[in-house]
Amino acid sequence: MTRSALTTPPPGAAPPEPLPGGPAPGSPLGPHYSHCFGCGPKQPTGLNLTASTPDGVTVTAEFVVGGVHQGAPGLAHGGVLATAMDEVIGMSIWLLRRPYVTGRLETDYLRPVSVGTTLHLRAWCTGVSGRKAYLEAEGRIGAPDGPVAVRAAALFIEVGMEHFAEHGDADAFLAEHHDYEVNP
Ligand SMILES: CCCCCCCCCCCCCCCC(=O)SCCNC(=O)CCNC(=O)[C@H](O)C(C)(C)COP(=O)(O)OP(=O)(O)OC[C@H]1O[C@@H](n2cnc3c(N)ncnc32)[C@H](O)[C@@H]1OP(=O)(O)O
Repeated sequence: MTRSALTTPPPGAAPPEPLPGGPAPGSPLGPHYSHCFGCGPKQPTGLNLTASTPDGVTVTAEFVVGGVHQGAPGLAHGGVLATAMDEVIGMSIWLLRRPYVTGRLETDYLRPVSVGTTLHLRAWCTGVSGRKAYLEAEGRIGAPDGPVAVRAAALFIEVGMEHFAEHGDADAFLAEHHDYEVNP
């Protein structure tokens, strides 16, 4: 794929190890926030992605493209597909249970995606260097080994809790994550 230098890990950036005590391989991942547009079950107009991790560092999910996701008639909107990429990538770095935000997201659209398609999504981290995490994702049509329709590469930046407290609603998140520790 056409990945830029900005989303390519520098030499020496190692992929993360599974977090001790983190989700067991094969276990489903709940939503990180019930109102999240990507994964929140209380977000009726969202993507409602449900995901699992096969190994503690990779995330897989299925996204059924519906009529509400159209751009051209009968075809998925590219921005919606980018959102799905952003979400599974965000889920994969959230496996580390440290707060990151998307800094840069690059997306390649390789095949049109029809309404009714089940996209099989997968995301993984290629390296962490300081506050920067380098991640990739892909969406395959119809099966985990189906043809690739969309690929993405991203740079996520680790932030402190003050990012959410200052700019968002940290209390709303913490209300659903009583076990979350700021400095575990
Ligand atoms: C209570 C809640 C708990 C936690 C809850 C977690 C929930 C788990 C979520 C999982 C699922 C979510 C999935 C969706 C994830 C989103 O959608 S996040 C929302 C979208 N993103 C945003 O809103 C981010 C907006 N941007 C910002 O806030 C700030 O620009 C940033 C990204 C924090 C960076 O600002 P900064 O902290 O001042 O850092 P800065 O010094 O500018 O940059 C640091 C380094 O990154 C580089 N960099 C920064 N931006 C870029 C860029 N765009 N391109 C290239 N390089 C960049 C800088 O060049 C710098 O590099 P070095 O000089 O160190 O080599």
